[in-house]
Amino acid sequence: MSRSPSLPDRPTLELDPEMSPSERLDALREHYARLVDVNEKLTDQIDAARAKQESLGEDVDSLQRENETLKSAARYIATVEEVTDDEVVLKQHGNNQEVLTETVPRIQEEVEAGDRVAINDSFAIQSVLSTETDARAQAMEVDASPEVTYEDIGGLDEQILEVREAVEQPLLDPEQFETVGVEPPAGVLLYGPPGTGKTMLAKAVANETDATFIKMAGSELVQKFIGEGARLVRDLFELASEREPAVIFIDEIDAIASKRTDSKTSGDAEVQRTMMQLLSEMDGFDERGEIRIIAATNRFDMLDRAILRPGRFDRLIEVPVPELEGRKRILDIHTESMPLADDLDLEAVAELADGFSGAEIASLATEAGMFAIRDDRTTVEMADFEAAHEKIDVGGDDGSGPSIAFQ
Ligand SMILES: Nc1ncnc2c1ncn2[C@@H]1O[C@H](COP(=O)(O)OP(=O)(O)OP(=O)(O)O)[C@@H](O)[C@H]1O
Repeated sequence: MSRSPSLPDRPTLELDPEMSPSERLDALREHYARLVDVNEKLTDQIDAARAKQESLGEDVDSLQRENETLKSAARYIATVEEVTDDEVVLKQHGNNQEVLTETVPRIQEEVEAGDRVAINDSFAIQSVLSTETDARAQAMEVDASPEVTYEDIGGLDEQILEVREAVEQPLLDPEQFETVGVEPPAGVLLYGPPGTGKTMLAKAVANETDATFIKMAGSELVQKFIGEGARLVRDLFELASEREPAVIFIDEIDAIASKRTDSKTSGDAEVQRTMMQLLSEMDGFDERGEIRIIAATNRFDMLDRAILRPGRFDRLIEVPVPELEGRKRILDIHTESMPLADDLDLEAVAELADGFSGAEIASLATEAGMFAIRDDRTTVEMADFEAAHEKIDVGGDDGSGPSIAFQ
């Protein structure tokens, strides 16, 4: 910055008492001339300062306007690919376009490759996204201590045993597997119709092993977070290793691991990349420590067999719609806190619920309760369950139950 010119000294008047009147007059005239000179200089300086102030004021206005525009302008999300001395390579989400952009030093120090940032129309980085606003946070459900227990799950005793063996044991007692010299299953795949308790099983095992439950839905990866699937899968495993012991639960895995189709659309390529990332994460799994992976699907027939190879999802557990005994148990669980009429026969309700999934039995109980409330009663009767059954009607007109084909 240029320094402002120094102020002229104030002239001093020195009058000698010995001076004659004419000498005094001359001295006074000289002093007056010096004062006029200083005054002129100061006036010039004031004018210059005013002009400068005006020009600075214009700069401030223009910066303020720019700031407002930056704040209100549309912002896009991009991922930092590379950071050089004064430039950053960005990849925009959505169109995957790569751009090279200059940054101010403050941002330059803040960003590193892999960060997600908000950019404006001119690709200038506005801010670095925090984890909260990050898609990573939106794409994953993280539960440090899920509340579901095995006792909350009805009709799946065999499946619970298998899950305990394949997921719980390796987490709680990895040495046992080493001593016996067997590899625990790398991943467990739960398959069966919707609402049969697959998510509950994964949550219960996380609860039992004091592990963090981290869920990601395959369908969201391909529908909501387009262009980010592979990265989010990488983030998923990274987060799990930060939080171990952890149970990773990938719901609707068919969305990212379905059989290859012939079409070569960019959407397919993106899904392929996401699946390849998942496979490579699983293949490098040995060093990962206390992390177990569970996936779920209700489209087993659609799955790409590559994910079922040894070292990947190599333990398959079928979770079917419950049989009569299971339905009875699920009804017990979901009516536990309901005041039931003395003569209500839950066995008969379980028979009525033929073809119902666990989720449908849960809503059958809730609906029956609603009918009792509507009727201003405090106990739930058989007629309520019958009315609820009619309302839910899972199988459509023919009453044949959900018609999903399984292998
Ligand atoms: N076996 C079961 N025992 C008790 N409740 C169950 C059972 N299965 C399902 N439910 C009830 O249904 C709800 C949904 O179940 P869950 O999310 O585990 O099903 P899912 O198989 O993961 O379904 P989806 O395939 O649709 O993700 C549970 O919160 C629970 O209330």
